[in-house]
Amino acid sequence: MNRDQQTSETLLTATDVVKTFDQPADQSGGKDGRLTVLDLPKFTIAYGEQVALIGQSGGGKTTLLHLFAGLLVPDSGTINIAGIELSRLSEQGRDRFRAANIGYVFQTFNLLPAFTAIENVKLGMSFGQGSVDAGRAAELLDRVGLSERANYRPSQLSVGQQQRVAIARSLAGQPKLLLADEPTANVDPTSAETVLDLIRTSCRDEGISLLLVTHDMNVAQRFDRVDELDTINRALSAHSKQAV
Ligand SMILES: Nc1ncnc2c1ncn2[C@@H]1O[C@H](COP(=O)(O)OP(=O)(O)OP(=O)(O)O)[C@@H](O)[C@H]1O
Repeated sequence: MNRDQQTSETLLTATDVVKTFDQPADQSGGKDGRLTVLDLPKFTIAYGEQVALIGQSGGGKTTLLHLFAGLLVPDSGTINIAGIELSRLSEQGRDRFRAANIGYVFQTFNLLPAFTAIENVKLGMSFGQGSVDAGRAAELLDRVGLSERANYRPSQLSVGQQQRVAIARSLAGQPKLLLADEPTANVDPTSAETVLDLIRTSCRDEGISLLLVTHDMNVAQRFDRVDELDTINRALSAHSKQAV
């Protein structure tokens, strides 16, 4: 499949996805002590597409990424990624699916402190498809401009460098979809630019779809598609009505 064909086809389809959480009894606005955080009629991402997701704090953006990564399961509705219906998978099956198909970049990087940069990248590989490829790990570190820091531990790297290692790790398993949760929030403005460029260019070069959560309109406006969760999430209008 070439890239032109890929962009016209859908990688991810979420339909009628509802997610609720237990709430302390006195704070619950919903039924049975549960708060509906997400109620999403339809959400799709095409192969190769890059989407910025914006929305108010507490609006459910991280929850949505966790659902797409199979870290959480919806109360109802379906999430189909690359032809696989996530709700049909066991927890173990979702772990395997995530390792083979999903890359995740966290706001706080989540590198393992005892391991060097290159070892952190290789760990991303050992969870993904197939065996550890030392050559690819080195290539990925080179791509993010850190070949000379391969043997440094996270504590010996700057904050921006740590996020670049995390990006290399997220690409290590050759995912189909990269989920990035506020990846530029904890780095200085210059590093933020580098981090964003690296994520976008790497996804484009490797044919990876990207869903990136941000509060920063300077970041969002670089994307052709910007989705506002507050607009597409029916749960939020329900909260607003309850709050009146
Ligand atoms: N495990 C949980 N148990 C109970 N409530 C939860 C849980 N996880 C999230 N929530 C609630 O779900 C709502 C959405 O949280 P989420 O982290 O998805 O928001 P967000 O849009 O990513 O926010 P922010 O932009 O501030 O990071 C919040 O009101 C939060 O309190």
